[in-house]
Amino acid sequence: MGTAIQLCVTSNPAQGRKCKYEGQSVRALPIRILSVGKKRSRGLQLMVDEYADKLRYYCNVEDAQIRPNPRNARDQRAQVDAEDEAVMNLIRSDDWVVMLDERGQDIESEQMAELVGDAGNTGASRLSFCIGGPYGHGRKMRQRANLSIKLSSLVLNHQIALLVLMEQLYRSWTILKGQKYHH
Ligand SMILES: C[S@@+](CC[C@H](N)C(=O)[O-])C[C@H]1O[C@@H](n2cnc3c(N)ncnc32)[C@H](O)[C@@H]1O
Repeated sequence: MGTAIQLCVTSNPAQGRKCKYEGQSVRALPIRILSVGKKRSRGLQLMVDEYADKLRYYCNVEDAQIRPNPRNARDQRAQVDAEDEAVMNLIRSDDWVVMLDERGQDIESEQMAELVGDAGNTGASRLSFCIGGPYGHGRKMRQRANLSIKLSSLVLNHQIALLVLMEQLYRSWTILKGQKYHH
């Protein structure tokens, strides 16, 4: 994996968990979410759009979809490789890349907020989150990602992973701004 960021959160039983950037000015990198997946359900899209609109109050947000199995491969390995290539073609060298993976680092919401704040200090021009296809991420993405995180110990459908990610990004910004959403 690329350059790592140490995710640490101050935890004081008297004060609760705190994000190191809370109340400070943070550079708002544009966020792009790349997800491999079939056409979304209408209900899911409505909720994703709702969170994207809330997030746009804080930063630019792009929700990009990549068609699964773009080369109509017959076996799983070839499908993952083709999806891997399609995603990698959309990643720039100055993106800070977070891979969503069921085996990734387990993080708390305050750490997600720190991740968003830290990414603004890396020199990157964009923060990209990647959601894999039905068989997960390929080798190139695993090598390129700056960080791999899990949203749950459960395996989630890619649409559910997207929605949870959106809500956590919105939550992150309310934590960074010290607003009354996260308790
Ligand atoms: C259906 S899942 C693929 C599951 C597959 N077993 C794998 O190894 O990734 C599709 C995508 O949703 C995301 N995803 C699913 N569960 C997740 C979790 N608990 N945490 C973070 N991302 C998850 C990942 O990006 C995954 O590549």
